[in-house]
Amino acid sequence: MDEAIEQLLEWSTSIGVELNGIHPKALHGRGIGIVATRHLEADEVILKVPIPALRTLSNTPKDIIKKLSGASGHSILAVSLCLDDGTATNKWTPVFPSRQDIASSLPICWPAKLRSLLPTGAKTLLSAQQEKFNKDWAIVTAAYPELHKDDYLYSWLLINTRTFYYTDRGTDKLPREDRMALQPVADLFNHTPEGYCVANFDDKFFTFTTTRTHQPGEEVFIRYGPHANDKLLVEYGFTLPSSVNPWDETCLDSYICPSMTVDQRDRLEAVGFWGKYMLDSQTACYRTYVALRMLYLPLNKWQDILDGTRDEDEDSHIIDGAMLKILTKYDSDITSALEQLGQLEGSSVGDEEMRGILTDRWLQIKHLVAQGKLRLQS
Ligand SMILES: C[S@@+](CC[C@H](N)C(=O)[O-])C[C@H]1O[C@@H](n2cnc3c(N)ncnc32)[C@H](O)[C@@H]1O
Repeated sequence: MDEAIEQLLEWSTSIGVELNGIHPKALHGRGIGIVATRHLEADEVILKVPIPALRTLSNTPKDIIKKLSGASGHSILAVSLCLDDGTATNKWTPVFPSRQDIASSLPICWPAKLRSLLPTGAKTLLSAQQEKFNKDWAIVTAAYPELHKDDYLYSWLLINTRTFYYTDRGTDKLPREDRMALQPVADLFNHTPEGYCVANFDDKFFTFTTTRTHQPGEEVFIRYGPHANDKLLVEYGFTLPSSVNPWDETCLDSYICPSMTVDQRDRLEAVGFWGKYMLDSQTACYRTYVALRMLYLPLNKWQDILDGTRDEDEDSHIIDGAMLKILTKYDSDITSALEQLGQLEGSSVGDEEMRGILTDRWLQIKHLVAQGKLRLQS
């Protein structure tokens, strides 16, 4: 890998990429990342990538764009990567994660049994991702019947996990999600929720700047977004310990929605409070409380609290009791999911990495639920 990194740097320097006080390095459990090679101050520009070095829709071969008329920007970049004979990227792609890395880490590639053991929030994200992929693939396979689905999926996932939001005159009319760009070296930054470098672009460069000091050897991160672990898992193939990810949360829909009558659901939908009931490390969201009040209070009280004419604390003992029951049931379901995963240990269902990632995710959720229960019991 060291040789591939050196070749990437030699090539990227030749096309104008400037590194300042940083170097890519293979890191345990995180593929390649970027580390400081000296003390870095806050507000230092550590990487500049010239705009022509980016792979965007604007410099994708026109014949591909023409053949894929109506396809998403994501799928056009993926096809272009798939069809690349290496002339543009032969110094770049050797540092990409292997097919095996991608297949082990991203749930879309996991066997159905493991996907069925994902938490609800991750399942919802995964089915949206699968739908997006299927839609893209239908257009791509019609235009390029010779492409293999597995090759395309690999490229599609590389684009999904490695691109930056970027817009220029060629893409500024496109929907936001189509304004994607792959950029060498910058695609090696790993994600952290806090203490990250910021990325900006103008018409000449993509520029990465520190926001705090770094010691020599310390990893330098960017932030992919304020993402909970279900999102990081489905879109990027990793999760962070609960203590490190303040954005983590878990979805309570499967414990609340099925108990609603059609009328209750209609009423919640009418006020925009149907579904997306989330629990984070501090509290359950406001939506959750609106839904629980619908389930456990008379309708007039529910309406009064919503209108602000009744103090919500008056009924908090009922709602807290209901919440505790939900979290207790969730906790026992987590234990059973972990037991099922334990029984798969050493089996041929998926590989150790997949099962490990999934186990970690359930343990993080167990922690969120335990914190929630503790708050209610104290
Ligand atoms: C933009 S790439 C970053 C470079 C990547 N590590 C590599 O080797 O090419 C995004 C991928 O890096 C990995 N990654 C990013 N941040 C991570 C983190 N904090 N912990 C573990 N893996 C991370 C995930 O596999 C993710 O899909």
